[in-house]
Amino acid sequence: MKNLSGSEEAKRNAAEKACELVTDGMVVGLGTGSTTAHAIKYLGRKVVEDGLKIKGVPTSYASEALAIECGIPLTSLTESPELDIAIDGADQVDAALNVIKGGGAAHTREKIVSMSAAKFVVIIDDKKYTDVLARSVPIEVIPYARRLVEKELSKLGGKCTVRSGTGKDGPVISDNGNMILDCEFGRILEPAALSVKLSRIPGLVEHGIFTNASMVYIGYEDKVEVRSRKM
Ligand SMILES: O=C(CO)[C@H](O)[C@H](O)COP(=O)(O)O
Repeated sequence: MKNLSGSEEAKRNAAEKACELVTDGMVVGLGTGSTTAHAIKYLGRKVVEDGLKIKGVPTSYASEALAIECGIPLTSLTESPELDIAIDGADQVDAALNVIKGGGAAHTREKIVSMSAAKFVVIIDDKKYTDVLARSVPIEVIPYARRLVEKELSKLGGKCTVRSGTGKDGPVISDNGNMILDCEFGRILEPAALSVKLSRIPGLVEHGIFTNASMVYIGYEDKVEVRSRKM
């Protein structure tokens, strides 16, 4: 489902600028994906070289492994249920800072972590910023409920495909042991309303529409723009 990615430089610029919000003593949600990887590596350097004292809560096996490799001490949501900040990438962000996530199939844990944080900071490159969300929405589904979920999504106008793996035949299985559907809704003019409808479907574990971003850092090759949610 990954595409539309900008340059590594643009991703790195957004990630490193957002990391300036992280200070001593913070518990930090660590998202998943190639943009967040720049943030994890940057924070790791700050921990190892400058003695920054933070603890990270990873959102996937991948970000856990990278954080350990980079020297970031980890904690869990059980031990640290209230995070100071969560930093994470996204697949698309609209002008009102609604977000589609889940290109890496990690959106369930990412949403839990982002909702546990006082501040949810999204980092993207410029190619992902748009007026209106119009990408397929990743949907994590308990395999037992797949047919019901597909039927309910189709009633909402969605067209679903089961996400297939690479390096493995058959469906992608999430870190939680579930399947991922990618569901096309065309232009999503009312993301918050769609989010509520999706959340009501039994067996649908979590969907990739996030309406809780506090700030979005948009990276370009030579600058970073910061947008804050209007309260
Ligand atoms: O939501 C995500 C993973 O579930 C990622 O944050 C999103 O797919 C962006 O990834 P990348 O920075 O590699 O483009």
